[in-house]
Amino acid sequence: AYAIGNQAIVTPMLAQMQDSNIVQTIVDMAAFDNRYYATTNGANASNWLLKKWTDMTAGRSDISVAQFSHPNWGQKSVILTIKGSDNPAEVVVLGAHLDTINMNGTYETTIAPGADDDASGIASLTEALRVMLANGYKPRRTIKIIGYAAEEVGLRGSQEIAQNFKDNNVNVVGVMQLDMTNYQGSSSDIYLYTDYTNSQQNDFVAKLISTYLPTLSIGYDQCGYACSDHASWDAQGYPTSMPFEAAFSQYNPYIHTSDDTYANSGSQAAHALKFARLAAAYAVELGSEGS
Ligand SMILES: N[C@H](Cc1ccc(I)cc1)C(=O)NO
Ligand SMILES: [Zn+2]
Ligand SMILES: [Zn+2]
Repeated sequence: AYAIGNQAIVTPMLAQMQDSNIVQTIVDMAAFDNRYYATTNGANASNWLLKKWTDMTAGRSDISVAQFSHPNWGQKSVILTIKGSDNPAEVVVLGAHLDTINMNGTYETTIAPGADDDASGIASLTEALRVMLANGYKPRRTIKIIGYAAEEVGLRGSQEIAQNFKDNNVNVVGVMQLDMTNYQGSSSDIYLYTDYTNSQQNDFVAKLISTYLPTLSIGYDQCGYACSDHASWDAQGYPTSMPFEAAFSQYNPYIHTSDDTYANSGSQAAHALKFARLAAAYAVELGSEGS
């Protein structure tokens, strides 16, 4: 368990990853007035992500992309599935949320770009996906990449998905949540959160960083509450980790406002690239395990 032994696959992938691709995804998502769970823009943002991931994965018969409908609101979650080759019953989940919110209230045309919260997480995962595809990587376990709806209104999309997986006895061996990856508010590079997560998996994630991203420094912190979608999976007893952009007291001050823009993340994605690389290493190392 938690073996690191796929350097020949992972190391070249990490070298191919580019912040320019992450920038493009952030800018495209932030172009919606908002991505609120209950607006037309919010529903359209889900459809946009469905199309993006579908177009990227065309030609791979082992990959499917589908929306997960939530009965009580319009915005759908998006779930990409790479079916495992010989150990498909064991499932690795990587997630970020696609919705946004404005703290002053969010209506059809309210501006809530969510460049950092959480287009950065979707963009980091999308770049990890791109290099896995470019290298023709086929995992032994199933890998699911999820864009959650309705995180901002109580982790509601991930709660329904995690409950559904539990009800269907899905054997999720690990979950990584990326919520805010691009605002470098603190001195360390990656902060591993220790509440609502699994300490053994956190140790594995720290080892992935020291193995594959040895120049990066690691910090630890706590939210003190269920601060993102990993808590939905933790509540179902699945092991989770949440690598985060900064220490709790120093995260992006612009979130949940019209000022959560790419410019206010420093007009760069070098910070998000660290998380994209970590996500790729996590997906390949966990995904390559046989039964
Ligand atoms: N509450 C969270 C913001 C947030 C997420 C993680 C941490 I650590 C601190 C703060 C949110 O708005 N997620 O979308
Ligand atoms: Zn938020
Ligand atoms: Zn968020």
